[in-house]
Amino acid sequence: MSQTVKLVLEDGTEIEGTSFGAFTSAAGEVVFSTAMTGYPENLTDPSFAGQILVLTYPMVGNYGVPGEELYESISKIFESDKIHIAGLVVNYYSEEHSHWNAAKSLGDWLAEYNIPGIFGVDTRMLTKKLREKGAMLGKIVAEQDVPLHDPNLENLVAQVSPQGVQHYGSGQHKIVLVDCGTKTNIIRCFLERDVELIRVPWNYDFTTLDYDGLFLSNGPGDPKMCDATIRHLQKALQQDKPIFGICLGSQLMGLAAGGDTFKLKYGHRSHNQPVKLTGTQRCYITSQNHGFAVDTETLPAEWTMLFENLNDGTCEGIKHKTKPFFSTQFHPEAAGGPQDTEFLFDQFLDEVEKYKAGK
Ligand SMILES: NC(=O)CC[C@H](N)C(=O)O
Repeated sequence: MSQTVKLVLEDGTEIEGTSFGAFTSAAGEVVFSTAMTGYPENLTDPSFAGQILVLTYPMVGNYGVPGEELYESISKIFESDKIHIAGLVVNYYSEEHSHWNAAKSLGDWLAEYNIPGIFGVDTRMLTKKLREKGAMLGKIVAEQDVPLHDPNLENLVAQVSPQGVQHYGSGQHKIVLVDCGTKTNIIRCFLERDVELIRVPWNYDFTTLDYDGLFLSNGPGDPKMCDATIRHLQKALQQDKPIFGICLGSQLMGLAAGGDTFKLKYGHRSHNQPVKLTGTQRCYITSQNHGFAVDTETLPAEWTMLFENLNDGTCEGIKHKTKPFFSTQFHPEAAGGPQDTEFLFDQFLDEVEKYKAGK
């Protein structure tokens, strides 16, 4: 039986559609992604916490959702252990799915986590609105109305970061991963290399640990909420041990360095964002999911922009001019999206090797 629900935006827009997933109401920030595939990865990416996700690809759900498999005690398939989006908005939902490793439908999967979906929405019209006016607060309303609320005013990182310290793998290089909501493919990327990984909570004082390199993960919300991480990072920046940050990790590096971050009008969420490596004409096509960026103008003199977004000129990564500290605003670990920049994990570990050789 199909049930009607509506999507309501803070500008007063109301769009009727049909419910799938959980028949319940939810509020959040409405953002869009133009990626054509990858909903199992996107929905479990902790960086989407608090957000109602609009997928512009018109037909969604036709390959279902894979079953869970584990790799070194983490998920082999998903980017975390649950769905993090607040709600899902699509044009056409394929109730019938077919794929060799599908275990369930997208609707059943959403329902399992009590997340509402709405389909039958003109997602092209909706996306144009979000591009013109910027990302907006909104809600999916089933029977009970709910108030609008801005997830960026909360410390979402504290909600998705783990409680304790975990160790993974064995290898030559001891890397501390500050988990502000890490995607599991970052862990997989490290474990495929010569690394022993120590995964710590966002507010853990990692400066007391013995390690060779520091990694700062992606994560949800406004980077300025991560005061404890920024404080610890400021101490690490005084030393010479290599540091690599991805997405939120890049923003935290910018803030700890003394720079500022700002909210983009509607963010970058897709699998085909072009970025240029500073000082070259080399362009990489990257996977992205962010709503904030580092303001390059505010960076102190010893820092510089490492990558630039070729669509809007915003900062896609920074680096220290003399120390082995660098970051990307995009996702070299992909999942989903292109894997063209995964070599950055090797470059980071090369820096770690150099640092250890010079010690
Ligand atoms: N994927 C991420 O790490 C996103 C970082 C931050 N929450 C943003 O939206 O910009």
